[in-house]
Parts: sequence; C-alpha cells; structure tokens
Amino acid sequence: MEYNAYPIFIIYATIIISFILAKLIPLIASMASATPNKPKTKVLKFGSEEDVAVALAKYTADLSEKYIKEKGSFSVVLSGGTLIDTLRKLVEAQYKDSVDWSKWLIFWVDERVVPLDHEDSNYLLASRGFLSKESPEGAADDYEERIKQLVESKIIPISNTSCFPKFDHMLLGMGPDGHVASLFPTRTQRYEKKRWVTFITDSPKPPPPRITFTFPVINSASEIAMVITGAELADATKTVLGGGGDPGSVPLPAAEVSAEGELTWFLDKDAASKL
Ligand SMILES: O=C(O)[C@H](O)[C@@H](O)[C@H](O)[C@H](O)COP(=O)(O)O
Repeated sequence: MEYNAYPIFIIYATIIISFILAKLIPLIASMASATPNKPKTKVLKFGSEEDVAVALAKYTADLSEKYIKEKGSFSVVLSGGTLIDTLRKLVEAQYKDSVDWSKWLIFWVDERVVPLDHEDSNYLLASRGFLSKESPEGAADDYEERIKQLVESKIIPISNTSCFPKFDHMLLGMGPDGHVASLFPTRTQRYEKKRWVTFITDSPKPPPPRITFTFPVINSASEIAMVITGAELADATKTVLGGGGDPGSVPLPAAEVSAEGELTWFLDKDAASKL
C-alpha cells in the first residue's frame, strides 16, 4: 500500500499557519489601533497655588536642562496675568543659579498693546516679577516678523507637522471664560489659521488692544503647561477636563490647546474643585 503523506503534510501546514496567524493578528490589530504620535495630556492636582508654583518651577527647570542639552537653547513662551507670579519659585536660590538663563529665548503668547511701562504690560509684569507700539495690527505684524527672522536664522525651528514655529515650552493661563492667550470664546481670532500672530482691539478682558499667538503656533509647541489656580476657574476647568459644557456647544478655547509633545495641566485644589 502506498503510504500517502499528503494528509500529514496538510495537518502540519495548518498547525504552523494557525500558530503564525495567532501571533500576527494581535500585532496587526495593535498597530492599526495605535494613534501615531498622539500627543499626551497629563492632569496634575496640587493642594495649593504654592504647591503649583513649586512643581511648575521644577518642571520648567527640568525642561530647560533637557532642551539646552539637546539643542543649545530653550524657547519659552509666557502668558501674562497671574502665571508670572506662579513662576516665582524659578528665580529663587534653588534654580536661580542652576538654570542656564543665557540660553533662554523668552516670548509672550500675547501682549497688551500698551507702553512697556504701563501697569497692564505683560512685558513689564514679567520683567518686574520675572523680565508699546504703534497700532495693535502693526504690533502683531512686527512680532510676527521678528519670529520669522528667528526661524530664518534657525533659532526657532518650524514644526514638521504643522509648518508653524515650534517653541519648546509654553506656559499658559486660562480665564474664567475659558480663553487662553488672547483667544477668547466670542472673538474670531481663535479661528485664525494662517497668521502666526494676530491682534484684537476689543478684548473682553482689559486692556482691549492686544496681540496674541494663534492656535496653529500654540499647538505646535513641544510642551505646554496650563497653569490653573483659583476657584474662579473651577467651572471652566470642569468644562474642559471634566466633560462639562452643553452637548453640541462650541468648545472653549482652552479645550483646543494641544501640544505636539506633552500638555500638562497644573491645577490647585480650588481650580480642580469641580472635577
Ligand atoms: O495677557 C493675559 O491676560 C493672558 O495671557 C491671559 O491669557 C491670562 O493668562 C488669562 O487671562 C489668565 O489670567 P490670570 O492668570 O491673571 O487670571
């Protein structure tokens, strides 16, 4: 009787193919579901504004060391308002001498179009606590032109993803209405998609004339810290982070912030009280 090895071969082949498929299918499924480079968001809750200030100083000093080691400079974009005071720990002894300030490139995410010595100037606020122009439109054009010069001289890179300037670290505040920078819920500047810097002449938050980075620039940053302290921000924080807000309503500007690297929310107990 001729021994037919054919069925045995089929059985072995079926076993081997089944084994390979059992390994491959989960791998293909995980690769298909993986979201390429999905930016990360972290929410850190602290007991007090003082605790936020301590953590924010360490976070910023660590990023400063990382980026200066990687690229020889550290481009930092600051919001105005209470953020500057919450950065106060960075100029205390622990970091004052260890941070390589000479490699920092400091920018403002927005500025009030007032003389640099005006009480409302973010520059004055930062130059006091931490570091004016013709029209708001002219100031916006000037600021954008200066950033373009820094991009041309390769001091500020362009994001390969967005083709907008890519800052290392942005520190943003938020208003009770959910605005960030000078991008307000009820103003059109929040929808600007081409300009790097735009202007507003009727800011709901005084003073009315301001210039501001646009969302394409903000969302091209490597790291963004949303520094949110105080009970007056609890509602907006809940709307953005706690799934609040009316279904179908236009998201708050703060909800549209994303970083190409990591977005970290620093909340004190009061701001996080409704989460
Ligand atoms: O120039 C500004 O006013 C800021 O850039 C603005 O976006 C600020 O960060 C928020 O309004 C929060 O301000 P406070 O921290 O002062 O509440």
